[in-house]
Amino acid sequence: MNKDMIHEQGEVTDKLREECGVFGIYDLDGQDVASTIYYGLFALQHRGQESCGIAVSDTHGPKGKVSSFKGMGLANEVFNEKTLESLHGDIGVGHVRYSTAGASTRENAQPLVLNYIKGTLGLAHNGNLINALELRKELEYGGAIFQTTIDSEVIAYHIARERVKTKSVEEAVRNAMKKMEGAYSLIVMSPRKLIGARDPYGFKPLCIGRRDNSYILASETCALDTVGAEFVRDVEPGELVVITREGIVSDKSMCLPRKKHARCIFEYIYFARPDSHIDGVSVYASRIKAGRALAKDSPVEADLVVGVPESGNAAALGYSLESGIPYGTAFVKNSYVGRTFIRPKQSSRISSVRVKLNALKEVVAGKRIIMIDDSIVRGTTSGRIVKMLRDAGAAEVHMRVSSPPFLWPCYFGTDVPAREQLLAYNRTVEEICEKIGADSLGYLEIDRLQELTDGLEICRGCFTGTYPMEPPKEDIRGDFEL
Ligand SMILES: O=P(O)(O)OC[C@H]1O[C@H](OP(=O)(O)OP(=O)(O)O)[C@H](O)[C@@H]1O
Ligand SMILES: NC(=O)CC[C@H](N)C(=O)O
Ligand SMILES: [Mg+2]
Repeated sequence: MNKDMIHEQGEVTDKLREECGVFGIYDLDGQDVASTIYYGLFALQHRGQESCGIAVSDTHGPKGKVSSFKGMGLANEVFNEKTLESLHGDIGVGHVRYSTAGASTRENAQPLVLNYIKGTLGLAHNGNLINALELRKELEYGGAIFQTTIDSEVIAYHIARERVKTKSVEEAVRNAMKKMEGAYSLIVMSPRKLIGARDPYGFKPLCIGRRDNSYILASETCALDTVGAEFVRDVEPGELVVITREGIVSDKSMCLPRKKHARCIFEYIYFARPDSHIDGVSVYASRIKAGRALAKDSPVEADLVVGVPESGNAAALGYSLESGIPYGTAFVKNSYVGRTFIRPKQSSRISSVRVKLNALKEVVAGKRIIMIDDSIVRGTTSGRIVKMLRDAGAAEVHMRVSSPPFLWPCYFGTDVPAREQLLAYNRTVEEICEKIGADSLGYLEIDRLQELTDGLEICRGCFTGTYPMEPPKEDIRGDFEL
């Protein structure tokens, strides 16, 4: 089901635009890896809260013996000590999911585990294929039976099919990659190998880490820090790395390089944790830069700069540093609002935003406030917190947004609501300002985006409507209906 349909009209939606997170590890000393994967997923939880899972393989045991466990919810809701202890294996892969293709159900949770000619295959995918429907139809007309409705199974199936013809699983992954269009950062586990692959545009992040005699693949470097691993390097766009008992290998002839890349700019603006580095760029530093640029392009006289927790905070600090206006904390966030958060009914006097955030009256009363958030999507958050600041006694509320207006759908892994639901769609900045009830409103200039990533090539399709590849004509977000 499209998520838009399950959001109550007019109510704030909890976590609108997440990603998926992937984590894989091979312990060459033969130790069990499930608990490390669990902590890796815990560090990547911000990327997806719908479901999660772990699959491990014992490289010393019978070939293809994979144990796995997955379920709906957060990592600490799905796993406990008993389940983790039951997962024996020195090689493994984990996933936290926010669905972009296929419903949010247990069957669609990842990693996917498939039995095929060479044993068992585990797969974790972050991203969205734009030609999954075509590929799937092609396979189904050839007799294939699918167990899930996600694009990721199409990838797994292609790898399995290619494997019949190739000498190694990495060749099969490479051949499957040639057929796939769109965004994918993948971790593939075969009984004795762990493979990391990134699409040639580099939409989604994937990095390599090392801890003693273990090699790790993870969506973000914050997960490496959490498990005590050191960062080795990022997997390059179009690259395929193979971890075996002999160590890690990246064979240039196996890669699918592209001259032009299209890294997702929203990773830097919102998705990733600020303590992560993606492709050599600090997420925190890019948010500070966004805030500084915003202060230059959209100055306003005020007494205090505040961020909207969580992801607006770093940009607010940047705005304050550039403008010289003091930085303060205006909101207290309840840290216990998780996925299981029950949204209050529209008729109730309890507001979702107030359950999550509360204003610090003693900080804001009588002040002219500049409130910074990283993005406005539907505008529900902004409208309500502008009011919250006014109710707490703010003299003026000026909203500044550290990204340009969100105007277009994303086909590469971000679940953006339909255009009509985007606050900026068909509205001028003045009209948006009026809608959210602020005294003034300013967005980051589109040309500033390139500065945020130190010149790395980016995809900014959600702001411009110009995509690095031809977007699909049909809706690719829901379940496959064949
Ligand atoms: O315009 P809206 O439709 O209200 O959506 C925009 C808000 O959603 C995101 O925050 P979110 O609450 O998802 O998470 P965060 O705590 O990580 O900032 C984003 O940072 C904005 O604050
Ligand atoms: N957000 C993601 O990366 C989702 C991966 C995959 N398309 C799924 O729906 O499960
Ligand atoms: Mg936010």
